[in-house]
Amino acid sequence: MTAHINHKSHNGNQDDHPFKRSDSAVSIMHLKREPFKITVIGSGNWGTTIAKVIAENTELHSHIFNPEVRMWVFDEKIGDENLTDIINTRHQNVKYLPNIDLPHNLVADPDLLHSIKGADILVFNIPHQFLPNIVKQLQGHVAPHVRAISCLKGFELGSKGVQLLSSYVTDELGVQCGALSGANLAPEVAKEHWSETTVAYQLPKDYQGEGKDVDHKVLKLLFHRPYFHVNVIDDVAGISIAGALKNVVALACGFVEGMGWGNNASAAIQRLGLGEIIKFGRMFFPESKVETYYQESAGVADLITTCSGGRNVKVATYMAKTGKSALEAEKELLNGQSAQGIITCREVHEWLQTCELTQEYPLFEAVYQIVYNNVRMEDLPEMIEELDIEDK
Ligand SMILES: NC(=O)C1=CN([C@@H]2O[C@H](COP(=O)(O)OP(=O)(O)OC[C@H]3O[C@@H](n4cnc5c(N)ncnc54)[C@H](O)[C@@H]3O)[C@@H](O)[C@H]2O)C=CC1
Ligand SMILES: O=C(CO)COP(=O)(O)O
Repeated sequence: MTAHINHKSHNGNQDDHPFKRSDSAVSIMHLKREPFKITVIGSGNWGTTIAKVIAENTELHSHIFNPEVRMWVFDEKIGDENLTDIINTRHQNVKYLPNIDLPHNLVADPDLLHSIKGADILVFNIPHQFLPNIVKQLQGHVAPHVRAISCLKGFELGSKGVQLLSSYVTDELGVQCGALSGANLAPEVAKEHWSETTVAYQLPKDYQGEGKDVDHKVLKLLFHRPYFHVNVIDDVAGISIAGALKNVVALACGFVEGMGWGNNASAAIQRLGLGEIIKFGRMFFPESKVETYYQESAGVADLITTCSGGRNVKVATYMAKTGKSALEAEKELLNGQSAQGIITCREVHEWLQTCELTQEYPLFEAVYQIVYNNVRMEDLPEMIEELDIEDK
Protein backbone atom coordinates (compact mmCIF):
# COMPACT_ATOMS: atom_id res chain seq x y z
CA MET A 1 0.00 0.00 0.00
CA THR A 2 1.30 3.45 -0.83
CA ALA A 3 1.43 6.06 1.86
CA HIS A 4 -1.00 8.84 1.08
CA ILE A 5 -0.01 12.41 1.78
CA ASN A 6 -2.84 14.81 2.29
CA HIS A 7 -1.51 17.93 0.52
CA LYS A 8 -4.25 20.02 2.10
CA SER A 9 -2.43 19.71 5.40
CA HIS A 10 0.55 21.56 3.96
CA ASN A 11 -1.23 24.54 2.49
CA GLY A 12 -1.14 26.54 5.71
CA ASN A 13 -4.91 26.41 6.11
CA GLN A 14 -5.35 25.04 9.63
CA ASP A 15 -9.01 24.21 9.04
CA ASP A 16 -7.96 21.60 6.46
CA HIS A 17 -5.34 20.05 8.71
CA PRO A 18 -6.16 16.38 9.30
CA PHE A 19 -4.80 16.47 12.85
CA LYS A 20 -6.29 19.77 13.90
CA ARG A 21 -8.05 19.43 17.24
CA SER A 22 -11.28 21.25 17.59
CA ASP A 23 -12.20 23.61 20.41
CA SER A 24 -15.89 23.07 19.68
CA ALA A 25 -16.38 21.29 23.02
CA VAL A 26 -15.80 24.52 24.82
CA SER A 27 -17.30 26.90 22.28
CA ILE A 28 -20.79 25.34 22.42
CA MET A 29 -21.58 26.83 25.76
CA HIS A 30 -24.97 28.30 26.40
CA LEU A 31 -24.93 31.19 28.75
CA LYS A 32 -27.83 31.51 31.14
CA ARG A 33 -26.90 34.96 32.37
CA GLU A 34 -25.51 38.28 31.12
CA PRO A 35 -22.10 37.95 29.43
CA PHE A 36 -19.22 38.00 31.91
CA LYS A 37 -17.45 41.34 32.22
CA ILE A 38 -13.70 41.25 32.75
CA THR A 39 -11.25 43.63 34.40
CA VAL A 40 -7.49 43.14 34.36
CA ILE A 41 -5.83 44.76 37.37
CA GLY A 42 -2.34 45.68 36.20
CA SER A 43 -0.72 46.87 33.00
CA GLY A 44 2.94 45.92 33.17
CA ASN A 45 4.77 43.59 30.82
CA TRP A 46 2.61 40.52 31.65
CA GLY A 47 -0.46 42.49 32.70
CA THR A 48 -0.76 44.12 29.29
CA THR A 49 -0.01 40.86 27.48
CA ILE A 50 -2.72 38.95 29.32
CA ALA A 51 -5.15 41.83 28.80
CA LYS A 52 -4.44 41.55 25.06
CA VAL A 53 -5.10 37.79 25.12
CA ILE A 54 -8.36 38.31 27.01
CA ALA A 55 -9.59 41.16 24.81
CA GLU A 56 -9.02 39.04 21.70
CA ASN A 57 -11.15 36.29 23.25
CA THR A 58 -13.94 38.51 24.59
CA GLU A 59 -14.44 39.91 21.10
CA LEU A 60 -14.40 36.42 19.59
CA HIS A 61 -16.81 34.94 22.17
CA SER A 62 -19.10 37.92 22.62
CA HIS A 63 -22.00 35.57 23.48
CA ILE A 64 -20.08 34.59 26.64
CA PHE A 65 -18.11 37.74 27.46
CA ASN A 66 -18.76 41.45 27.32
CA PRO A 67 -16.32 42.45 24.55
CA GLU A 68 -15.02 45.53 26.39
CA VAL A 69 -12.16 44.66 28.76
CA ARG A 70 -11.00 47.22 31.31
CA MET A 71 -7.33 47.31 32.29
CA TRP A 72 -6.41 49.20 35.44
CA VAL A 73 -3.26 51.28 34.94
CA PHE A 74 -1.05 52.58 37.74
CA ASP A 75 -0.80 55.79 35.81
CA GLU A 76 2.39 57.66 35.13
CA LYS A 77 3.63 60.37 32.81
CA ILE A 78 5.46 59.47 29.65
CA GLY A 79 6.82 62.87 28.59
CA ASP A 80 3.78 65.16 28.83
CA GLU A 81 1.21 62.40 28.37
CA ASN A 82 -0.49 59.96 30.72
CA LEU A 83 0.29 56.33 29.95
CA THR A 84 -3.45 55.62 30.14
CA ASP A 85 -4.19 58.16 27.38
CA ILE A 86 -1.42 56.74 25.21
CA ILE A 87 -2.85 53.23 25.55
CA ASN A 88 -6.37 54.42 24.72
CA THR A 89 -5.38 56.50 21.70
CA ARG A 90 -2.34 54.73 20.21
CA HIS A 91 -3.34 51.26 21.47
CA GLN A 92 0.17 50.44 22.62
CA ASN A 93 1.68 50.30 26.09
CA VAL A 94 4.79 52.18 25.05
CA LYS A 95 6.56 51.72 28.39
CA TYR A 96 5.89 48.14 29.48
CA LEU A 97 5.06 46.37 26.19
CA PRO A 98 6.40 48.53 23.37
CA ASN A 99 5.71 47.84 19.69
CA ILE A 100 2.77 45.51 20.34
CA ASP A 101 -0.63 46.57 18.98
CA LEU A 102 -3.42 46.15 21.48
CA PRO A 103 -7.05 45.40 20.60
CA HIS A 104 -9.29 48.48 20.54
CA ASN A 105 -11.80 46.81 22.89
CA LEU A 106 -9.12 46.94 25.63
CA VAL A 107 -9.75 50.13 27.59
CA ALA A 108 -7.13 51.49 30.00
CA ASP A 109 -8.53 53.01 33.19
CA PRO A 110 -6.44 54.80 35.86
CA ASP A 111 -9.25 54.68 38.47
CA LEU A 112 -9.07 51.33 40.29
CA LEU A 113 -12.61 51.34 41.66
CA HIS A 114 -14.08 52.59 38.39
CA SER A 115 -12.19 49.93 36.46
CA ILE A 116 -13.86 47.08 38.40
CA LYS A 117 -17.41 48.50 38.20
CA GLY A 118 -19.74 45.76 36.98
CA ALA A 119 -16.90 43.25 36.60
CA ASP A 120 -17.68 39.54 37.06
CA ILE A 121 -14.09 38.31 36.69
CA LEU A 122 -11.06 40.12 38.10
CA VAL A 123 -7.70 39.12 36.66
CA PHE A 124 -4.93 40.24 38.99
CA ASN A 125 -1.63 40.92 37.20
CA ILE A 126 0.73 43.25 39.07
CA PRO A 127 4.12 42.68 40.70
CA HIS A 128 3.16 40.87 43.89
CA GLN A 129 4.64 43.43 46.33
CA PHE A 130 1.83 45.81 45.31
CA LEU A 131 -1.01 43.36 45.91
CA PRO A 132 -1.73 44.19 49.60
CA ASN A 133 -2.23 47.87 48.79
CA ILE A 134 -4.50 47.09 45.82
CA VAL A 135 -6.55 44.62 47.81
CA LYS A 136 -6.97 47.16 50.62
CA GLN A 137 -8.42 49.66 48.17
CA LEU A 138 -10.79 47.06 46.76
CA GLN A 139 -12.17 45.91 50.12
CA GLY A 140 -15.89 46.53 50.38
CA HIS A 141 -16.22 47.16 46.64
CA VAL A 142 -16.21 43.62 45.23
CA ALA A 143 -19.54 41.81 44.94
CA PRO A 144 -19.63 38.26 46.36
CA HIS A 145 -20.52 36.69 42.98
CA VAL A 146 -17.23 37.96 41.49
CA ARG A 147 -14.53 35.38 40.67
CA ALA A 148 -10.81 36.05 40.31
CA ILE A 149 -7.64 34.71 38.73
CA SER A 150 -4.18 35.63 39.95
CA CYS A 151 -1.43 35.76 37.31
CA LEU A 152 1.09 36.91 39.92
CA LYS A 153 4.17 34.94 40.88
CA GLY A 154 5.12 35.21 44.54
CA PHE A 155 3.82 34.67 48.07
CA GLU A 156 2.22 36.79 50.73
CA LEU A 157 4.02 36.56 54.05
CA GLY A 158 1.95 37.82 56.95
CA SER A 159 0.23 36.84 60.15
CA LYS A 160 -1.02 33.64 58.50
CA GLY A 161 2.52 32.60 57.57
CA VAL A 162 3.36 31.94 53.95
CA GLN A 163 0.23 32.24 51.82
CA LEU A 164 -0.65 31.67 48.20
CA LEU A 165 -1.64 34.94 46.53
CA SER A 166 -4.91 33.38 45.37
CA SER A 167 -5.77 32.46 48.98
CA TYR A 168 -4.82 35.96 50.07
CA VAL A 169 -7.23 37.45 47.52
CA THR A 170 -9.98 35.07 48.68
CA ASP A 171 -9.38 35.86 52.35
CA GLU A 172 -9.22 39.62 51.90
CA LEU A 173 -11.95 40.11 49.30
CA GLY A 174 -14.24 37.12 49.93
CA VAL A 175 -14.14 35.94 46.31
CA GLN A 176 -13.07 32.61 44.84
CA CYS A 177 -9.64 32.98 43.23
CA GLY A 178 -7.70 30.64 40.94
CA ALA A 179 -4.33 31.13 39.26
CA LEU A 180 -2.71 31.26 35.84
CA SER A 181 0.94 30.30 35.60
CA GLY A 182 3.16 28.83 32.91
CA ALA A 183 6.25 29.02 30.77
CA ASN A 184 5.24 32.43 29.54
CA LEU A 185 7.88 35.09 28.93
CA ALA A 186 5.54 37.97 28.19
CA PRO A 187 7.35 39.42 25.15
CA GLU A 188 7.05 36.07 23.35
CA VAL A 189 3.35 35.66 24.17
CA ALA A 190 2.71 39.27 23.15
CA LYS A 191 4.30 38.56 19.75
CA GLU A 192 1.98 35.55 19.49
CA HIS A 193 4.79 33.01 19.44
CA TRP A 194 3.23 29.71 20.43
CA SER A 195 3.39 28.68 24.08
CA GLU A 196 1.38 26.87 26.75
CA THR A 197 0.06 27.83 30.13
CA THR A 198 -1.79 26.31 33.08
CA VAL A 199 -4.90 27.74 34.68
CA ALA A 200 -6.00 26.29 38.01
CA TYR A 201 -9.38 26.88 39.57
CA GLN A 202 -11.57 25.13 42.13
CA LEU A 203 -15.30 25.55 42.02
CA PRO A 204 -16.52 27.44 45.09
CA LYS A 205 -19.22 26.16 47.43
CA ASP A 206 -21.67 28.69 46.00
CA TYR A 207 -21.02 27.70 42.36
CA GLN A 208 -24.14 28.66 40.43
CA GLY A 209 -23.94 25.98 37.74
CA GLU A 210 -22.86 25.66 34.10
CA GLY A 211 -23.68 28.66 31.97
CA LYS A 212 -24.26 30.79 35.05
CA ASP A 213 -20.87 30.91 36.74
CA VAL A 214 -17.14 30.78 36.10
CA ASP A 215 -15.80 27.24 35.68
CA HIS A 216 -13.09 25.43 33.72
CA LYS A 217 -14.92 25.87 30.39
CA VAL A 218 -15.33 29.60 30.88
CA LEU A 219 -11.68 29.99 31.86
CA LYS A 220 -10.49 28.03 28.84
CA LEU A 221 -12.54 30.30 26.56
CA LEU A 222 -11.17 33.36 28.33
CA PHE A 223 -7.47 32.54 28.04
CA HIS A 224 -6.96 29.99 25.24
CA ARG A 225 -5.63 31.33 21.93
CA PRO A 226 -4.20 29.51 18.90
CA TYR A 227 -0.78 30.77 20.04
CA PHE A 228 -1.46 30.32 23.78
CA HIS A 229 -2.63 26.85 24.70
CA VAL A 230 -4.34 26.53 28.04
CA ASN A 231 -4.72 23.47 30.27
CA VAL A 232 -7.19 23.98 33.08
CA ILE A 233 -6.69 21.95 36.27
CA ASP A 234 -7.64 22.07 39.96
CA ASP A 235 -4.19 22.34 41.55
CA VAL A 236 -4.02 26.05 42.40
CA ALA A 237 -1.36 25.46 45.07
CA GLY A 238 0.95 23.45 42.78
CA ILE A 239 1.04 25.97 39.96
CA SER A 240 1.38 28.92 42.35
CA ILE A 241 4.29 27.42 44.29
CA ALA A 242 6.13 26.48 41.11
CA GLY A 243 5.58 29.96 39.64
CA ALA A 244 6.80 31.77 42.73
CA LEU A 245 9.87 29.65 43.49
CA LYS A 246 11.27 29.26 39.98
CA ASN A 247 12.13 32.97 40.17
CA VAL A 248 14.52 32.21 43.06
CA VAL A 249 16.13 29.38 41.09
CA ALA A 250 16.44 31.72 38.09
CA LEU A 251 18.52 34.14 40.16
CA ALA A 252 20.96 31.31 40.91
CA CYS A 253 21.10 30.48 37.19
CA GLY A 254 21.88 34.12 36.51
CA PHE A 255 24.80 34.01 38.95
CA VAL A 256 26.08 30.91 37.16
CA GLU A 257 25.73 32.58 33.77
CA GLY A 258 27.40 35.76 34.95
CA MET A 259 30.30 33.78 36.39
CA GLY A 260 30.68 31.97 33.05
CA TRP A 261 30.26 28.50 34.55
CA GLY A 262 28.32 27.14 31.57
CA ASN A 263 25.37 24.91 30.80
CA ASN A 264 26.25 22.00 33.09
CA ALA A 265 26.22 24.26 36.12
CA SER A 266 22.94 25.84 35.04
CA ALA A 267 21.36 22.39 34.65
CA ALA A 268 22.60 21.41 38.11
CA ILE A 269 20.98 24.51 39.60
CA GLN A 270 17.70 23.74 37.87
CA ARG A 271 17.77 20.12 39.07
CA LEU A 272 18.38 21.18 42.66
CA GLY A 273 15.86 23.96 42.34
CA LEU A 274 13.12 21.64 41.13
CA GLY A 275 13.83 19.39 44.12
CA GLU A 276 13.51 22.28 46.58
CA ILE A 277 10.34 23.54 44.86
CA ILE A 278 8.68 20.15 45.22
CA LYS A 279 9.89 19.77 48.80
CA PHE A 280 8.52 23.21 49.70
CA GLY A 281 5.17 22.32 48.15
CA ARG A 282 4.88 19.00 49.95
CA MET A 283 5.97 20.47 53.27
CA PHE A 284 3.85 23.61 53.41
CA PHE A 285 1.05 23.02 50.89
CA PRO A 286 0.36 19.26 51.03
CA GLU A 287 -2.71 19.77 48.85
CA SER A 288 -0.40 20.49 45.87
CA LYS A 289 0.19 17.54 43.55
CA VAL A 290 3.71 16.39 42.69
CA GLU A 291 2.73 15.60 39.09
CA THR A 292 1.86 19.28 38.52
CA TYR A 293 5.55 20.17 38.85
CA TYR A 294 6.53 17.69 36.13
CA GLN A 295 3.55 17.67 33.81
CA GLU A 296 2.26 21.21 33.64
CA SER A 297 3.60 24.24 31.83
CA ALA A 298 3.55 25.94 35.23
CA GLY A 299 6.03 23.37 36.55
CA VAL A 300 9.35 22.37 35.07
CA ALA A 301 8.64 24.12 31.73
CA ASP A 302 8.38 27.51 33.45
CA LEU A 303 11.57 26.75 35.37
CA ILE A 304 13.40 26.08 32.10
CA THR A 305 12.13 29.13 30.22
CA THR A 306 12.71 31.53 33.10
CA CYS A 307 16.21 30.16 33.70
CA SER A 308 16.95 30.60 29.99
CA GLY A 309 15.70 34.09 29.27
CA GLY A 310 13.72 35.71 32.07
CA ARG A 311 14.28 39.00 33.83
CA ASN A 312 15.47 37.33 37.04
CA VAL A 313 18.31 35.66 35.15
CA LYS A 314 19.21 38.94 33.46
CA VAL A 315 19.34 40.80 36.77
CA ALA A 316 21.47 38.13 38.46
CA THR A 317 23.84 37.86 35.48
CA TYR A 318 24.34 41.61 35.60
CA MET A 319 25.00 41.43 39.35
CA ALA A 320 27.70 38.84 38.72
CA LYS A 321 29.30 40.83 35.91
CA THR A 322 29.19 44.27 37.52
CA GLY A 323 29.19 43.65 41.27
CA LYS A 324 26.03 45.77 41.57
CA SER A 325 23.26 44.94 44.03
CA ALA A 326 20.05 43.22 42.96
CA LEU A 327 18.02 46.40 43.33
CA GLU A 328 20.55 48.45 41.36
CA ALA A 329 20.58 45.82 38.62
CA GLU A 330 16.78 45.70 38.51
CA LYS A 331 16.58 49.48 38.24
CA GLU A 332 19.24 49.79 35.56
CA LEU A 333 18.05 46.91 33.39
CA LEU A 334 14.28 46.69 33.65
CA ASN A 335 12.87 50.20 33.09
CA GLY A 336 10.33 49.94 35.90
CA GLN A 337 9.65 46.21 35.57
CA SER A 338 10.15 43.85 38.48
CA ALA A 339 12.35 40.78 39.01
CA GLN A 340 10.11 39.02 41.52
CA GLY A 341 12.79 36.58 42.72
CA ILE A 342 14.50 39.38 44.65
CA ILE A 343 11.52 39.72 46.99
CA THR A 344 10.49 36.07 46.89
CA CYS A 345 13.90 34.82 48.07
CA ARG A 346 13.59 37.10 51.11
CA GLU A 347 10.02 35.95 51.83
CA VAL A 348 11.09 32.32 51.57
CA HIS A 349 14.11 32.90 53.81
CA GLU A 350 11.99 34.64 56.48
CA TRP A 351 9.43 31.87 56.42
CA LEU A 352 12.04 29.09 56.60
CA GLN A 353 13.81 30.91 59.40
CA THR A 354 10.54 31.11 61.34
CA CYS A 355 10.20 27.36 60.86
CA GLU A 356 13.92 26.76 61.64
CA LEU A 357 14.25 24.99 58.30
CA THR A 358 16.70 27.11 56.30
CA GLN A 359 19.23 24.24 56.21
CA GLU A 360 16.75 22.03 54.41
CA TYR A 361 16.70 24.40 51.43
CA PRO A 362 20.38 25.16 50.68
CA LEU A 363 19.78 26.62 47.21
CA PHE A 364 17.02 29.00 48.28
CA GLU A 365 19.11 30.02 51.29
CA ALA A 366 22.27 30.53 49.20
CA VAL A 367 20.39 32.83 46.83
CA TYR A 368 19.07 34.85 49.77
CA GLN A 369 22.55 35.14 51.32
CA ILE A 370 24.09 36.30 48.02
CA VAL A 371 21.34 38.84 47.33
CA TYR A 372 20.99 40.28 50.83
CA ASN A 373 24.18 39.52 52.76
CA ASN A 374 26.91 39.94 50.14
CA VAL A 375 27.94 36.29 50.36
CA ARG A 376 30.30 35.51 47.46
CA MET A 377 28.78 33.90 44.37
CA GLU A 378 31.94 31.82 44.06
CA ASP A 379 30.82 29.99 47.21
CA LEU A 380 27.56 28.81 45.65
CA PRO A 381 28.71 25.22 44.86
CA GLU A 382 29.99 24.78 48.40
CA MET A 383 26.80 26.16 49.90
CA ILE A 384 24.61 23.72 48.00
CA GLU A 385 26.87 20.67 48.07
CA GLU A 386 24.92 17.55 49.00
CA LEU A 387 26.98 15.99 51.77
CA ASP A 388 25.36 12.60 52.03
CA ILE A 389 28.47 10.56 52.92
CA GLU A 390 28.14 9.23 56.46
CA ASP A 391 30.86 10.53 58.78
CA LYS A 392 32.18 7.31 60.27
N1 LIG B 1 6.63 39.64 32.50
C1 LIG B 1 6.57 38.33 32.36
O1 LIG B 1 7.17 37.75 31.45
C2 LIG B 1 5.74 37.53 33.30
C3 LIG B 1 5.40 38.00 34.55
N2 LIG B 1 4.65 37.23 35.39
C4 LIG B 1 4.24 37.71 36.72
O2 LIG B 1 3.19 38.65 36.55
C5 LIG B 1 3.20 39.63 37.59
C6 LIG B 1 3.12 41.00 36.96
O3 LIG B 1 4.29 41.20 36.18
P1 LIG B 1 4.41 42.28 35.03
O4 LIG B 1 3.09 42.60 34.43
O5 LIG B 1 5.48 41.78 34.13
O6 LIG B 1 4.84 43.60 35.83
P2 LIG B 1 6.15 44.48 35.55
O7 LIG B 1 7.33 43.75 36.06
O8 LIG B 1 6.15 44.91 34.13
O9 LIG B 1 5.95 45.73 36.53
C7 LIG B 1 5.57 46.98 36.09
C8 LIG B 1 4.17 47.30 36.53
O10 LIG B 1 4.12 47.61 37.93
C9 LIG B 1 3.34 48.76 38.08
N3 LIG B 1 3.62 49.47 39.32
C10 LIG B 1 4.72 50.18 39.68
N4 LIG B 1 4.56 50.69 40.91
C11 LIG B 1 3.33 50.31 41.34
C12 LIG B 1 2.58 50.52 42.54
N5 LIG B 1 3.08 51.21 43.56
N6 LIG B 1 1.35 49.95 42.62
C13 LIG B 1 0.85 49.22 41.63
N7 LIG B 1 1.50 48.99 40.47
C14 LIG B 1 2.73 49.53 40.33
C15 LIG B 1 3.71 49.59 36.87
O11 LIG B 1 2.76 50.62 36.67
C16 LIG B 1 3.64 48.54 35.80
O12 LIG B 1 2.32 48.33 35.38
C17 LIG B 1 4.49 39.36 38.39
O13 LIG B 1 4.17 38.67 39.56
C18 LIG B 1 5.32 38.49 37.45
O14 LIG B 1 6.18 37.58 38.13
C19 LIG B 1 4.21 36.00 35.03
C20 LIG B 1 4.52 35.48 33.79
C21 LIG B 1 5.32 36.21 32.83
O1 LIG C 1 7.38 34.16 34.85
C1 LIG C 1 7.97 34.35 33.80
C2 LIG C 1 7.94 33.41 32.67
O2 LIG C 1 6.96 32.44 32.83
C3 LIG C 1 8.80 35.56 33.63
O3 LIG C 1 9.97 35.41 34.33
P1 LIG C 1 10.83 36.70 34.66
O4 LIG C 1 10.01 37.54 35.61
O5 LIG C 1 12.10 36.20 35.23
O6 LIG C 1 11.03 37.41 33.34
